[in-house]
Amino acid sequence: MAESTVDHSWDVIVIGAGPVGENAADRARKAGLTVAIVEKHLVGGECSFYACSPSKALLRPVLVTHASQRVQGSEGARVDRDGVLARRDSWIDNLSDKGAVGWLDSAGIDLVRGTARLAGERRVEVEGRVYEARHAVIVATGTAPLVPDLPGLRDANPWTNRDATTSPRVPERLVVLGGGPVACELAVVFAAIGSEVTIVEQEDRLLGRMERFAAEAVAAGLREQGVRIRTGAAATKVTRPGQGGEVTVDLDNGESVVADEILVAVGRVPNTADLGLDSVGVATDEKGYLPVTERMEVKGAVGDEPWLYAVGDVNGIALLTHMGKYQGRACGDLVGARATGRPVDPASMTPWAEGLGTVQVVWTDPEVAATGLTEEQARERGIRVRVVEVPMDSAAGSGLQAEGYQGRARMVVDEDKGTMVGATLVGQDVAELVHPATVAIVGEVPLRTLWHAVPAFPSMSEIWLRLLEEYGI
Ligand SMILES: Cc1cc2nc3c(=O)[nH]c(=O)nc-3n(C[C@H](O)[C@H](O)[C@H](O)COP(=O)(O)OP(=O)(O)OC[C@H]3O[C@@H](n4cnc5c(N)ncnc54)[C@H](O)[C@@H]3O)c2cc1C
Ligand SMILES: NC(=O)c1ccc[n+]([C@@H]2O[C@H](COP(=O)([O-])OP(=O)(O)OC[C@H]3O[C@@H](n4cnc5c(N)ncnc54)[C@H](O)[C@@H]3O)[C@@H](O)[C@H]2O)c1
Repeated sequence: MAESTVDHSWDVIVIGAGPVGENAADRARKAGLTVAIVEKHLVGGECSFYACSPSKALLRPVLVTHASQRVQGSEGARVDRDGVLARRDSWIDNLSDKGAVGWLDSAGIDLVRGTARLAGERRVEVEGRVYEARHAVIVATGTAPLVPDLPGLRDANPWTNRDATTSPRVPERLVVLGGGPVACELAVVFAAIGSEVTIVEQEDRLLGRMERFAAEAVAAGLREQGVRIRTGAAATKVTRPGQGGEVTVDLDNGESVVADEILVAVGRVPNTADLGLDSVGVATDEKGYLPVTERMEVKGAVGDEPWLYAVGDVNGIALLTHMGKYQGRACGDLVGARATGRPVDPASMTPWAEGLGTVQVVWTDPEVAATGLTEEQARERGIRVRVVEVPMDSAAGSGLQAEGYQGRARMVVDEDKGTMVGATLVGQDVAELVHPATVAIVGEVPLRTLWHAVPAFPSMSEIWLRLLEEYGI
């Protein structure tokens, strides 16, 4: 493409202003490069407006109410439906991205509004204008909800995460397709604010990527909260005769579920269609994700030097904000170093810790906080594994946190190295307990050294001491 056709040039162009694109852009800018970020909808992305932030804003009042009801002397808290929805509206700023745009401005990152496509090496086209990236293009376009090809489903105009996290309406009966984190978290919310919720999951369990005992505890909690769970049941047909009217989901076991709204939460599809990948010689994998090297360089891109990168959900490595942001930071630093001729430091400019497994918290009641590898993943990697488990109430702090505290902690140990490679905690308020385990895993801290990291009494952190004692230290 001739230089004269270029409308503007920056050192770096980031496509997609979700949390991951923002982080990559920020690090490249901090390296002294000029940076533009292209966004077709809201700066802040799916995470800020339709996913992490609204779902957690909705969940917090519910979880804190449940928690207070478990503490003698503080009974009487109740969920205020309108207050819950108002808190959500405030967190998503009524779908205004003014705050995030202000941040881009303060960070010195230029915003280009519109839908971007690649248009050859180092070229990005946005609504008919062609821009040049002198050094790098970073794709951070994220994912969209997957709506499967189920007879009648699309015609039923189902809710996706976008509707469920922004709706001012609370359906009387809600059927949720899928039993992953989206389904479980939103089931907690809607059950608490007045819906009769049914989850339909085709596998024999919820939360398929987590330890089975954790999924079972979440299922038991959901049932206690009034949620009906149909596992091992695949939907075969959806019928909704009137727009917005009653919806019926037929299952392959002959049963059917009738509801007033249907939420589809069966996973994601990457936003890579119509991204102009042909123009740069790139093919996606069979699910549509962008294949990348360990340095987030898109495989197969034309050109002699690396210039095209993909970070966050769109590369399919880990569909989690924090893991994507980690990739984004490393990628922004790498692009900055390469562009300015500074040495490339693999220890900080490669997101190598992903290889140790991801950390994830699911904010159900009970919560699940997991880091590193599950027992199964560790065995699959050929690690000589020992699994240690203790009840959460073996830490005195748990009993003080809630009367009759229920929960379980599991540590997965690499017996050859004498280090922790994974941990899963299930129980109320475990989300903030998991980070020390991530530090121990990433730092490969020997269990014998961890024994000297003394947890305060009577905190729930003593669970780490109980696990080490159970191991035999
Ligand atoms: C209901 C729900 C709850 C979740 N909760 C959590 C949680 O608690 N913790 C967690 O870690 N993860 C959570 N996730 C996952 C998390 O939302 C994603 O991992 C995260 O949003 C990925 O960030 P991203 O920047 O890669 O993509 P996104 O947030 O999807 O942002 C991509 C951006 O790119 C823009 N874009 C796309 N194509 C183009 C184009 N061609 N041109 C210009 N712009 C474009 C989009 O408009 C969007 O703004 C949740 C997901 C869901 C659905
Ligand atoms: N707290 C968090 O960290 C958090 C919260 C929400 C979402 N997320 C992330 O967002 C991503 C998307 O989450 P998700 O829950 O949509 O997807 P998921 O892939 O994690 O789970 C989808 C579930 O739907 C089931 N399923 C698939 N097709 C089905 C069908 N036709 N009928 C019934 N069940 C079906 C699958 O077996 C699976 O259990 C995940 O990677 C998740 O980790 C994270």
